[in-house]
Amino acid sequence: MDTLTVIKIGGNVIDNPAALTRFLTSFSSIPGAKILIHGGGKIATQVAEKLGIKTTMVDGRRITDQPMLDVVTMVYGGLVNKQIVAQLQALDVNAIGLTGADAGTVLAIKRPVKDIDYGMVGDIQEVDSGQIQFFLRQDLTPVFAPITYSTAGELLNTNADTMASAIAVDMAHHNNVTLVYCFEKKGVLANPDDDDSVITELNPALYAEHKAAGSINKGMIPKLDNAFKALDNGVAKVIICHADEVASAVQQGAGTTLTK
Ligand SMILES: Nc1ncnc2c1ncn2[C@@H]1O[C@H](COP(=O)(O)OP(=O)(O)O)[C@@H](O)[C@H]1O
Ligand SMILES: CC(=O)N[C@@H](CCC(=O)OP(=O)(O)O)C(=O)O
Repeated sequence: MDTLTVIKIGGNVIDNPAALTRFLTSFSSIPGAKILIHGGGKIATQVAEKLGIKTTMVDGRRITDQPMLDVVTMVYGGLVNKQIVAQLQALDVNAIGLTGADAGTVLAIKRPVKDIDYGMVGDIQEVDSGQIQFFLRQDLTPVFAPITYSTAGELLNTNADTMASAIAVDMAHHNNVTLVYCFEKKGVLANPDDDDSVITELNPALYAEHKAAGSINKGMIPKLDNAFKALDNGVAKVIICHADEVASAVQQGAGTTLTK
């Protein structure tokens, strides 16, 4: 099986042009086939505010009414995606920018209303890994924005961590997949106030302990839930690391590695 690196980059890095360029430079140096999934939640919130549209997040997920869907489609599928693709081209990576609607790569269903109506938020149903393989065989590097589509022809807003996990799991049918979540800290921290307290190996029991103690909280909880799900469903390796360290994390090891 060929190796494949699936990398997710988060909104705090994308929001910082110098940090984004450092990340993309490191990303471009990783040998072999790779896929990038980007977030951009912070920029979407800023653009929405400029347009007088209020942001509401519930459990780390954006309530997405039609005006907000227009904003996230423009910001993730347009601005952020194309800026990343252009920078990768300049770094000699032949990137192709995609949403999940493009080439039918990531199909979702509008999240059913239970206690909360999330609006136009998508839960992923199917990844067309054969189609993604086709891009990789053309030596293209797919760069996914966190937008999916439904059989009804809707665009849907989908959390980027979840999208990365779902793509990695489906690609694991064809490849030996390493999934890397990159953000602005050195890894999962034992003490969120101490940037050097990186947990080098995290298993589900240790995760549960830190969660109960409150030392793993907020956005790190859904990120780790997605990360462990990938590990349980065929992804060979999952790493959480600083965006600057992505190449060394993949090649030598850095940040936090998840274990079963
Ligand atoms: N133990 C922890 N170690 C590292 N980060 C943590 C921890 N607990 C909570 N966090 C928070 O989780 C955030 C990452 O989740 P999130 O904001 O969803 O990231 P991204 O947008 O990059 O995907 C970090 O910025 C940090 O504030
Ligand atoms: C449904 C939902 O919440 N979608 C996310 C998609 C972007 C994202 O996940 O961006 P980060 O990785 O930068 O947080 C949102 O709109 O915020």
